[in-house]
Amino acid sequence: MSDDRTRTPFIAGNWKMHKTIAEAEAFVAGLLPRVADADGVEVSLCVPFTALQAVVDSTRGSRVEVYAQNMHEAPEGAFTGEVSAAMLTELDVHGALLGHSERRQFFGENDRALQQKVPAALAAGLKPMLCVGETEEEREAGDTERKLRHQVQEGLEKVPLERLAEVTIAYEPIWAIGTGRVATPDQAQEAIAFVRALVAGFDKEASEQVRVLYGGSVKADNAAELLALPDVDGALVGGASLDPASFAAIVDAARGAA
Ligand SMILES: O=C[C@H](O)COP(=O)(O)O
Repeated sequence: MSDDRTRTPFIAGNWKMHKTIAEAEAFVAGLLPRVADADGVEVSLCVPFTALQAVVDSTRGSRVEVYAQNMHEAPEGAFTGEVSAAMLTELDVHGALLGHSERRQFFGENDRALQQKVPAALAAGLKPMLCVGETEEEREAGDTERKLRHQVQEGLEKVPLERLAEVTIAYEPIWAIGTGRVATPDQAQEAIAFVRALVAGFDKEASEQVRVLYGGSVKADNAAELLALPDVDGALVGGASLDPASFAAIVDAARGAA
C-alpha cells in the first residue's frame, strides 16, 4: 500500500465518441470557471481527434490539459485512418490515452502495439495514459491479477526506467465501464495496489511516483470515497465527464482528497 499524497491527484474525462466542435467549446466554457480554483488537482480531457484543436485553443492558459483518445505507434506511414504522435504535438496536445478497453475490444488494439505506443508517446513529448483492466469473466475466474500483470508488463516493457514515473495507468474493470456498477473500495484499492506493485517490479522509486487512476462508473456521488483510497491517485471518467457540472464535481472531490 502506498499512501503518498505527494502524487498530484489527476481527474481525466474521456468523452469517447461524443461532442462536435461546437459542443466541445460549449463544454469548455462551462467547465473552466468551475475548475478555476481547483489548485492541486491535474485535470485533463480526452477528446475526439476532430475537436482537439478547438479544445487546445479554448483551454490554453487554464489548468485543463488535452489528450487524444488514441495514437499510432509509428512516426508516419501507410496506416489509413491513424494519427501519429507528431500530428498531435503539432496541435499542442499534451497526452494520449492508450489501450482503452473499447479500443482493445472493438478495434483490435493489442499489447504488442501498446508496447510500442507508450514509449513512442513519451519520446514525442506526449504524456501516455495506459488503460488496463479485467472482464467480468476474468474476475469471476480469479484471473484479475494474471490479466493485469500481462497488460502492465507488456505496456511498460519498453519504457526507459527513468521515464516510467511519467506514465499514468488507468485501472478500469471492464464490467464497471458504463454500467453503473462501480468497483467497491476494496476491489479498487486491491487492484490498484497490485498495479503499483507491478510497476515496482520495474523500478521501486517510479512505483511511488506513478499515478494510478480508477475508472468505471465514477460519478460525483461516489468519487470522494474512491479518491480517498491510499493507492488511488485519481479517476478516468466517461459518462460523467460529458457535463461540465458533474465533471467539475468530481474534480472538487479530488481537491478534498488531496
Ligand atoms: O474512459 C472512461 C471509462 O471507460 C469509464 O467510463 P464510465 O465512467 O462511463 O463508466
